[in-house]
Amino acid sequence: MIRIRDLHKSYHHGGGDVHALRGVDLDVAPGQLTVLTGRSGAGKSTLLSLVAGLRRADRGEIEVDGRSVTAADEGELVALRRTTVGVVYQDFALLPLLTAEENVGLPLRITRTDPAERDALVAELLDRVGLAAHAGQRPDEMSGGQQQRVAIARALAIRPTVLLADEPTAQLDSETGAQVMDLLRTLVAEQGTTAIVATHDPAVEGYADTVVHLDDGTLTPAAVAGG
Ligand SMILES: Nc1ncnc2c1ncn2[C@@H]1O[C@H](COP(=O)(O)OP(=O)(O)OP(=O)(O)O)[C@@H](O)[C@H]1O
Repeated sequence: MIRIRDLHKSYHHGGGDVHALRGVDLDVAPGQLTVLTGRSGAGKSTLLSLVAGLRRADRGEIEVDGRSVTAADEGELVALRRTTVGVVYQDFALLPLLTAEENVGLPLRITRTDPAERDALVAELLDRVGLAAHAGQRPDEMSGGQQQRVAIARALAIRPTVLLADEPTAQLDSETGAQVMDLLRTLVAEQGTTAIVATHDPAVEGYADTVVHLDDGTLTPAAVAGG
């Protein structure tokens, strides 16, 4: 569950301020995928980074599974990212020298998960994203779509209750993007994950339970998709 109330965030640089978010309210329920649309610079990445606790809000509240992100101290934010919130990025953000299975297993090394349990979970996740046969390959030996599926498996390794994806299809052709969104939608429904996907790709809206539109720092409901 994600609950956002009256969220504000400004950036100060050069001669002026950029008021990226001006009072955003949003609720996303477990098992629901919300697609966040808006032009480049509308504040989509800013909103996701605040939910993930990677940046601090100026004002307002964010709760994830009933726990306050906005009131959390740095240690609690680290714990949040290690146990609760999984993030998928547009450029995949895989470590280039590690194989697919090593990339997926990395969050579980950080949390010192028992190695046997880790290996079993990594194998299960790679199988789930259709990459069991590619476990030993490095990112530069895989296609963009395969790399994004590795990144999704890595985000899911901590068994997150919240999944945030920032332009997950931006580097992919339309068919591969559709496969990645199909996979994300299925995983969200199966696992009861609370998901926000930021995109400027209209095709992604078809995978949403709810579409919201960010413009000039405020959020408006855009449409309810059928899929
Ligand atoms: N670290 C920063 N310092 C200063 N300004 C920033 C910073 N990050 C973002 N901004 C500004 O805040 C606004 C919102 O940016 P943000 O990246 O959240 O938008 P976005 O909707 O994700 O855009 P895109 O689709 O291009 O990624 C923009 O005007 C941007 O220039």
